[in-house]
Formats: sequence, structure tokens, C-alpha cells
Amino acid sequence: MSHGWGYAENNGPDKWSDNFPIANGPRQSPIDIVPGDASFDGGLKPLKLKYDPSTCLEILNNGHSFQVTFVDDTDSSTLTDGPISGIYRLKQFHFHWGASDDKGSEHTVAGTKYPAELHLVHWNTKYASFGEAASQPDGLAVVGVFLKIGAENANLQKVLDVFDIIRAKGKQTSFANFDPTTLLPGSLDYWTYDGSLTTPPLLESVTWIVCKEPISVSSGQMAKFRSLLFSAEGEPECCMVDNYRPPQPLKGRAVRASFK
Ligand SMILES: COc1ccc(C)cc1NC(=O)Nc1ccc2c(c1)[B-](O)(O)OC2
Ligand SMILES: [Zn+2]
Repeated sequence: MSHGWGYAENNGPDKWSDNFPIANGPRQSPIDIVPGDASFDGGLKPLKLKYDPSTCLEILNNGHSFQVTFVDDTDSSTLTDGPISGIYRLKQFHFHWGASDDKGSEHTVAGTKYPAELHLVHWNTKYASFGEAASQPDGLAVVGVFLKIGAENANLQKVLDVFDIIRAKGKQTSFANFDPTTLLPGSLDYWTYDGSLTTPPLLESVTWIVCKEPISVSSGQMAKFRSLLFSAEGEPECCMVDNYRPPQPLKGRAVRASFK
């Protein structure tokens, strides 16, 4: 019985290519973003994010991260403009983080790791569903936001406050009326490049949109992230930490900047 993928020595990122050969593909994520190598593209539009808090549905621990899921059967919560064309619907957001404040983000900036990274996942409505979109080269658009140690983030705290209910893998609870806009930085300047999911099945279907400006998180709040478990109830407890994939080869891809 092959064990599921994870982030441990025996099932972590270095082993994923055993079951997901695309792990060595031409457009894998995350990457190290080198600002000096990114080319300013004046044709890139500002991001247009329109989120309706009433589409927020639930929060769950899926054993790899926790995710907040949204109702995506209408265009109530969407991403348009930016580097994409058409309408992409918000499906979920989740985070990646480290065992300590010196690591945790998936993308890095000139080698700098942030303690965590937020991913807001959207799918192209030219396809019938998230699942179909996820297998298409222009199927997904993910907005990445870095978290930097600083002041306590009151908006983020609303998410952390339900962690005791979803501590173990498989636990979920309703989570209503949350506005993900409150987790965005003041500036929506971004870098963009063609990439992939950063977790199996590592599908090469993501237009990555990584915000230059981080949002704040306190050290105490980061400790709360680390109180979650990879393990299910009744299993030996395994803290959910270091659930990030390291940067992957750029393989000739261009990284564009929406700002000078
Ligand atoms: C078992 O998981 C699946 C099964 C079937 C399908 C179609 C998709 C998935 N997974 C998936 O979407 N992950 C996923 C989706 C979006 C993002 C990431 C992971 B990330 O890179 O971490 O940030 C953006
Ligand atoms: Zn992610």
C-alpha cells in the first residue's frame, strides 16, 4: 500500500516524482522570484478581486493544510483582469508555513523565505468546474500573499479562532461571512508567471500572481498555525509544520512585474 504524499522524509517533496512524474515538468511551482530578473510589463492590468463574504462556506483540515472553501456556483466571488482574461471564480484559500519563523513560504524573493504564504485559488469559468479547470494550462489563477512577522493581524485572527475545532486531519466546521479581501495587502503590485499546483497532483494549470507586499502576522499567531495536526484523531499526534514545497527550476520561464 503506497503511503499518501506529505512533507515528511519518506513522502515529502523529494519523493513526489515517484507517483507524480510531472514534479520534474517544465512549469513547476513554487519558484524563487528574483526581482532584478523580472520584466516590467506595462500591459498588465491591476488585479480586480470582487469577493462576496456570503459565499464563504466552511473551514477544514485536509491533512496538508487548512482551507476555507467558498460556494462557487455563481460569479459572486471572482478574480478578473491582472494577467488573466475572462472570469475566474474563488474556490478556496489556504496557507503554507514553517516550524519556525525563518521559513514557511513556498515562493521566495531573492532567496528570502517568509514565515507563511497565503494562496487564494480561482478557476477559469470557461471550464465547467474546478476539477476540469485544474487540468487545463489556463485553468487556475492563484493569488499568493506573503506573511511577515509584525503586528497581530486581527482579520487573520478570525480564522485562527476556529483552529481548536479543526485541529486534526479530516475535521471541518462551518465558517460563514468571512471576507478574504481583509487578508490582502494595501498594494496589489504583483509578479506573475506560468506554473503549477505546489502539491500533488502538481498539475501545470496555474497562472501565479504573487503580491510584492506582505501582510503582517504576529509570532504568537504563527504558533497557532503550528498547533494544527497533520494526523487524524486517534493517530499519534504530528504537528502541521513545514508544509511547503521548496522552489523549483525556472526552466526558461519569464517572470513579469506589474510595477516598476
Ligand atoms: C488531491 O488534490 C486534488 C485532487 C483533484 C484536483 C482536481 C485537484 C487537487 N488538488 C488541488 O487542487 N490542490 C491545489 C489547488 C490549488 C493550489 C494548490 C493546491 B497550491 O499550489 O498549494 O496552491 C494553489
Ligand atoms: Zn498552496
